[in-house]
Amino acid sequence: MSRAVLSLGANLGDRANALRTALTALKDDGVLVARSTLYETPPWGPVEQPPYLNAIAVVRGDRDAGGWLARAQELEEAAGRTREVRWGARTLDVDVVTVTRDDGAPVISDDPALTLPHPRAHERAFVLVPWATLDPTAVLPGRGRVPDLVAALDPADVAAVVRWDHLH
Ligand SMILES: Nc1ncnc2c1ncn2[C@@H]1O[C@H](COP(=O)(O)OP(=O)(O)OP(=O)(O)O)[C@@H](O)[C@H]1O
Ligand SMILES: Nc1nc2c(c(=O)[nH]1)N=C(CO)CN2
Repeated sequence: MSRAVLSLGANLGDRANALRTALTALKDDGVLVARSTLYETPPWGPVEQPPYLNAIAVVRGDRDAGGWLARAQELEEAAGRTREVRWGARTLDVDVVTVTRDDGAPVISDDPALTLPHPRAHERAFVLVPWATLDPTAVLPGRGRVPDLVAALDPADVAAVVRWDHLH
């Protein structure tokens, strides 16, 4: 058994449907512990593309880190994700942010096929803001407390992450 924090993002097609379908699938798996609301976020990175909807899911179940990545990739494929440009637009992207064993130890890996914690999570407002709101006690191993990482971001980047559900 382990616990994982997953980051879900979509910026093509029916974005909310893609996120809700993936979250429902995790619930149906019996692994969903908690999920954030949906947030609209400006695209991060060098590629010009439409805004994203993002969410965070906390899951716990009988999988190891590779098992969570495999499930994440199945969810992407179920949403019709095609492989395109790195950091480019997609119907659904599911990243594994952290994995924690039941004894509390974080899984640390520099394998390019599964790097943990996710090497760019600490600089992504679209990950940190929903995560800190969902779990103010969360820690990103090697980086610190998630609310402190939010406080270290550019305030304009934090303000640009906007709750979406209650607007729609
Ligand atoms: N923590 C991780 N979560 C998800 N995929 C990972 C992780 N670490 C490494 N990978 C690898 O990254 C590849 C996914 O690349 P992808 O094209 O989705 O990157 P991206 O989502 O554009 O960029 P980013 O990883 O910065 O979010 C996968 O094939 C996977 O093996
Ligand atoms: N706001 C936001 N920007 C991104 C996202 C994402 O999920 N949200 N995913 C990306 C894929 O690497 C690249 N940029």
